[in-house]
Amino acid sequence: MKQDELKQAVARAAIDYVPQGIIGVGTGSTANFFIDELATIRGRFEAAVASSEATAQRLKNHGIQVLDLNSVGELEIYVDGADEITRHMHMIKGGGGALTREKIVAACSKKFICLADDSKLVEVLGKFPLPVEVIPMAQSHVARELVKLGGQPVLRTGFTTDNGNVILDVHNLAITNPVELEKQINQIVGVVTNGLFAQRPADILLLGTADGVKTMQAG
Ligand SMILES: O=C[C@H](O)[C@H](O)[C@H](O)COP(=O)(O)O
Repeated sequence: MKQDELKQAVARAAIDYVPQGIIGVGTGSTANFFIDELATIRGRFEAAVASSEATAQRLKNHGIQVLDLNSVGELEIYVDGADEITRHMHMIKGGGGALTREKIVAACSKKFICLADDSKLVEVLGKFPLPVEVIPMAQSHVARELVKLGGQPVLRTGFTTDNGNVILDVHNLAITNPVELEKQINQIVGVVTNGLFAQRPADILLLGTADGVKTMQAG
């Protein structure tokens, strides 16, 4: 099965989790499939909160109302993809550069439902370079600190986040303790946040495989 077909299958499966109220919606190609599925059930839920400008635009294009996070209470669910995910539901996210807003919307949601094709399921995180969102003037400082942690930071050239910042993609990190590393990187002055979602892992993983969609939880 092609990767896009797997993404579409998990996006369709996620519709079963959509509550009547307001949904947090992630960013990326898998989230886009989910948005397109949401469009088919418009009217069965109230509105959405978007984790990026791109997602907000796609939702609006489908006629789905997009609300400001500050105007709503806690969300029932947040649905998003990942670049890598482990059986413990720890993730690397931010391949599309939306990590900070994604982390914020996820933090405001009771349940994180991760959608992924089976190429994203890994034993240990870190083959995918870890995105770190950085205030532009702190770029060199943060890069030096990331080298001290054993990584090789590479500036994502020509890319600015929705928040006006830059991304350093950190290669070759040995991510043996994702919870600690997430905290450690976030303590570097100038870092907005990093793409490790370990302190707040996913609750449910809908994994697209050639044998169908598997539902997994932390274990
Ligand atoms: O910033 C982007 C997000 O974290 C995405 O959820 C992640 O990169 C996965 O994207 P895709 O579904 O396109 O593989």
